[in-house]
This record gives sequence, structure tokens and C-alpha cells, in this order.
Amino acid sequence: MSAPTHRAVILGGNRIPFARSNKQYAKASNLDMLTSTIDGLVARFGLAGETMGEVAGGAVLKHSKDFNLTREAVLGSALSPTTPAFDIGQACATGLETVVSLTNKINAGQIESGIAAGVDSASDAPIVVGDSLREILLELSRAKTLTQRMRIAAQIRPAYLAPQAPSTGEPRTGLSMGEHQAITTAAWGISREAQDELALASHQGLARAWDEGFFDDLVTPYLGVSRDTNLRADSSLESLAKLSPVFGKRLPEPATMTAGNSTPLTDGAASVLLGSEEWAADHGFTPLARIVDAEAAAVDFVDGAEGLLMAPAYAVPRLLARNGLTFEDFDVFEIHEAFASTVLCHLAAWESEEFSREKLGLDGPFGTIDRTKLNPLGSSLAAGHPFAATGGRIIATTAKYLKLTGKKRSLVSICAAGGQGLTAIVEAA
Ligand SMILES: CC(=O)SCCNC(=O)CCNC(=O)[C@H](O)C(C)(C)COP(=O)(O)OP(=O)(O)OC[C@H]1O[C@@H](n2cnc3c(N)ncnc32)[C@H](O)[C@@H]1OP(=O)(O)O
Repeated sequence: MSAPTHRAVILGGNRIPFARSNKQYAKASNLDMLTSTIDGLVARFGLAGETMGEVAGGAVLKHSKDFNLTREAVLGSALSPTTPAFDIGQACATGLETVVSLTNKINAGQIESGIAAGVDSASDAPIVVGDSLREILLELSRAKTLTQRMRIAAQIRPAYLAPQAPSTGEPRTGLSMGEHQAITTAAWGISREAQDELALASHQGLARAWDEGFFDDLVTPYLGVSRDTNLRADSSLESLAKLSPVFGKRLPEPATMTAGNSTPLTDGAASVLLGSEEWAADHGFTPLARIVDAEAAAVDFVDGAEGLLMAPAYAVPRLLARNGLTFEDFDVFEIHEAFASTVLCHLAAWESEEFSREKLGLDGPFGTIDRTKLNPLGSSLAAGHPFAATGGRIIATTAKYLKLTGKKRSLVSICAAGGQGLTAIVEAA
């Protein structure tokens, strides 16, 4: 018998249809949705009762009680309770980070199988109280007598009761993701028309994929929802052009970002099954693809020197250089559409002689992506973006796409809050 190679392969995925926040899944918790997507995957692959190597998951918006949300999901799932699980936090790149983490563990021989997952619910976002009330409540929980409790409770002032609403604001700048991106969009001169065209292509690609049954073995209906609810199959440039700008109204340049060319706040969960080649063969599973390499980057956005969501513009060139590849070597580009303009800014950076020379240290432009290969099955603008679930959606989609079409290589790129980005090369197995 030959020595185990521990080469990790992607075997399939499962997600629930993504839904716009505060609608169909308004009463579902992160735990409900994460458990459901894992159970759907377990059912599809007949893994009930099995002890998996490890399950990695995460959510960007977590309640403080969710100190190991993924472990709780495993305990509530059909997997054996002896399956270990852990949470990862990498903002919008969390889902991809779980895939990379488990791939590395399998490749290292630490585990033979795993489920990478992610979930987010803007409907079930945690509400936090201010520091003044929090300190009083903590003191109250330590009080031993009624007199102590009454003395401490008397310190509470009506103003302390105002909750701190969750937001997509960057802690260091106070600006929302959309406001940051509006600045970057203007800096790169991305037009409203180009953003709307990308948004339309996303809806058309996703609608086509749904109609062709592509998601039949990747999505399990949930709470009466059987398709991504943000998808507008009848979207048009005319309807997109009518939408009013939502971000960047205070910028000197005309605001160009709208609800149509920005991802909506979304609820959803996604999961990916990974295993070593040996584990897959033992279970009779057909490998779809594998993660060949991954690269993270971070940018200094706080002083405005770089756009908040521009880290992939740096990660991708490093990743490709390390693997001796250029854009011509890829059949598919899966670039997370945080906003249409985010993708367009990345493309513009790679095509820019100035950016490539000054920021990437190259002799000329890094390269141009063949737009017919960009997000062929739509992406986050159409599907929605439940933050930590997006990576799993993209990996499962592109792995199946490679297998189905006989194509060889996909580039996955996800920007994240905090000025970070995570990218990966996926190859057909
Ligand atoms: C790393 C990262 O990923 S960063 C990204 C993180 N994510 C975010 O920051 C979320 C960004 N998105 C948002 O904050 C919100 O979705 C916003 C501000 C863009 C829009 O919010 P809302 O105004 O509540 O959106 P809403 O769903 O009501 O849409 C506004 C209008 O646009 C319309 N609309 C939205 N999309 C489309 C479309 N594709 N085509 C036509 N009309 C559309 C809606 O029907 C609605 O019309 P109505 O007012 O007549 O009902």
C-alpha cells in the first residue's frame, strides 16, 4: 500500500437559499441556519452518525453566548457528537478561511475529513448595551445581597438604556463599508454604468444557473425558501439606472453606488465537504477540486492611503507569482462582489501601469481578466452576502463548475473588513 498523500479535495457543498435580511429568516438564529446547512450536507453525503476530523465555521455577527457556535451546531446536527469543531473569524473572508484551514490540516495529515462552514444573519444581529450600563450590570451580577443590588441598580440612568445598534462601520474610521468603497470608487473613476452592468451580469448569471438546475445538489430549501430571494431574474440596466445613490453623497464627485450595485444585507449559511483523497475513496465520493494555494493581504486604509477593500489587489499578484501563473492560466475568476465597484477597482488596479509599478513593484500592468470568465454563475450582488457564508458558497460553486465543465483552474478572491483580503487557487481534481 502506498503512503497516504493527505491531499485534501473538495467533495461538495450545501447551503440554504440566501434571503434578504428581516424577511423569511428573521426568526432564525445563526445556530439554526448553521446547523441546517451542516445537516443538509450530512444528509446528502450519508454522513449521519459519523465522527468527522473537524468542523470549522464562523459568523461575523455573533452573540456573546456563541463562544463556539460551530461546536454547538455540530452538537445539534446529525454528526456524531465526538466530532470536534471550532470557530474562525476573518470578517467576510471567514468562509474561505475555514476551507483553507481545514485543507491545510488535511494536507498536514492532522485530520482526514472536515466540514468548512459559515453563517450570518443581519436579522439576528446582536444588540450591545453601552459601557456604562454594561459595567453596572456586571457589578449587579456579582452583588450578594438585596441592599447591594438596589444600590447598584439605582445608578442606572435612562440614557444608559439606549442600545448600540450593529453596523457595518469600520471601528477605526467610523465609516461604513459602503462609504469607504464610495471613496475608492471615486478615486478609481469607476462609472455608474460599469457598476450597473456588472450587477446585471451577476443577476443574469445566477438566474441562468438556477434555471439550469446547477444548484440542485448544492442548495437545500429552508423555511419555505427554495431560491435566493435577492435574485432578480428580470433585472435590467433601465431599472438599475433609476435607483438613487446610497453611499458617497457627501463626496465631491457624483455618487454612483446604489442598492442595485451593492450587496444587500443578507441571511444565510453555507458549508463545504473536504476530505483527503484516501478518505474520499473509502467513502465512494468523487473529488471535484482542490485548493492549491492561498494568500492573504492587508492594506493600510486608516489614513486613507489605500482603499478599505483593496487588499485582494495585492494578494492575487503575490499568489500567482508564487505559483508561476498569470491570468491567462485561469478558466474562471470568482471575485466576491461586496459592491460592483469593488470588483471593478480590483480589475482597474491590475490593469493600471502606475499601480502595478508603484504598489506591486512590477515593470508594467499586472494583467487583464477576460470578463467572460468573471463570476459566470453570478456572485454576491445577485445571491446576497451573508458575510461568513459567502466563502463556502463560492468554493462549492466553483468546485462544481470546474467538474461540470471540464475546466481546470479557478481564482477565488474575497475582500474583507479591516482592510484585508483572502485569495485562493482552486484546481479541478
Ligand atoms: C467585504 C464586504 O463584503 S463589504 C460589504 C458588506 N455589506 C454591506 O456593507 C451591505 C451594504 N448594503 C446596504 O447597506 C444596503 O443594502 C443598502 C444601503 C445598499 C440598500 O439598503 P436599502 O435602501 O434598505 O435597500 P432596499 O432593499 O430597500 O432597496 C432600495 C430600492 O432599490 C431597489 N432595488 C434593489 N436592488 C435592485 C435591483 N437589482 N434592480 C432594481 N431595483 C433594485 C429595491 O426594490 C428598493 O426599491 P423600493 O424602494 O422601490 O422598494
